[in-house]
Amino acid sequence: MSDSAVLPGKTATGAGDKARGRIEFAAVTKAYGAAKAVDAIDLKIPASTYCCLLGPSGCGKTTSLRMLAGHEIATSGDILLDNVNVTNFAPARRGTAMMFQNYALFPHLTVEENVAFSLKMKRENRIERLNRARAMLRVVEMERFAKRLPSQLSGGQQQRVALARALITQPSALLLDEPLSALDPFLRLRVRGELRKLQKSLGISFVHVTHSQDEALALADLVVLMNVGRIEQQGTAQDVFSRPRTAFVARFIGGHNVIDLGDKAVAVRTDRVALVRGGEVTASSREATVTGAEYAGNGFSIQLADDRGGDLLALVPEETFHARPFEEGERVTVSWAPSDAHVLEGGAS
Ligand SMILES: Nc1ncnc2c1ncn2[C@@H]1O[C@H](COP(=O)(O)OP(=O)(O)OP(=O)(O)O)[C@@H](O)[C@H]1O
Repeated sequence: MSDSAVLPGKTATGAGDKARGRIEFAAVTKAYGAAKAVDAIDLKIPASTYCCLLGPSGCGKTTSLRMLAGHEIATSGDILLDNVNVTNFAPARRGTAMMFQNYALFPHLTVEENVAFSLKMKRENRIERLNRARAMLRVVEMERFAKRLPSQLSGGQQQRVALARALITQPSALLLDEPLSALDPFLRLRVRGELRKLQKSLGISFVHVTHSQDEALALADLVVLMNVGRIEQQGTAQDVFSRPRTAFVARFIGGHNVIDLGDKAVAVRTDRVALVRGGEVTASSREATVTGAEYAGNGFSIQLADDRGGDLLALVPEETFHARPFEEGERVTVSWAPSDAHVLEGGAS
């Protein structure tokens, strides 16, 4: 996709001028009967931010996105976009655009007609709307497919058209619900990089719902991890990964052991624990039995049953493993540097 995209119709005179998409959720709740799908969330997303809403199924990600889009109305609280309270605005008046999981292209319309569709609804004349659609297709590098029908495109190409169709309304925030889930793993990586570049060059905010930790860590300036309708932790990808606030975050983000030390629980990254045969047991180590070993691409993942009833994982470099593989049933000492043990709020559960 184009590296220096400017939304057609907008002139970018400098990063400061074009940065749009400051979003705020202030004590926003969505209740369905007695159940709260979203429970009093507070969230500030700075302008021109790539934000990923992450979390397990049913945690309230999509409901939050739909409230931002105006497809659901908040039960209480306020939603602001670029300092305007849009809580009760109709979707078309908010300055947001939504790209759906299945792209939802009209099968009987050509690519350019799909992209121009919302302008037709606004009664812009045909020449003007097709010109703008062409310009938008140029941004996503799909101009040469303008006359095709969606059925004549690959999944990745359909996705670009859906992006162009969403962006033609010149939103301050683009909302994406699981945008990569229909793509094969190779294309997913490519499109992921392209989304990120597009967001940076447009200077608007993207809010992207996913349940993939990898996707969120790779893409987001701001990761928002939700759990049962609440925000469990928010921060940069590095923050959330290296300093998980709770055991839930450490487990969900992956790559960590949650170790119950009695008076407190700590998270220790799986690549920061060492395995030794016959080592000494200290406050920062556990005796354990190897229960399995799997090749993990960046090393071997050794599964362990610790003597106090917990499960542990250790990521061991390939050379170390090959020099003397850990066998199932083998007794080892698992140790970590106290500085790598990150204390968790609320214990191990
Ligand atoms: N229209 C509705 N009526 C009643 N309950 C709903 C409605 N929409 C969502 N919910 C409930 O609200 C909770 C949050 O749903 P939501 O779709 O926001 O979750 P999610 O995190 O996006 O999950 P997933 O990853 O599975 O899409 C769920 O328990 C869901 O069953």
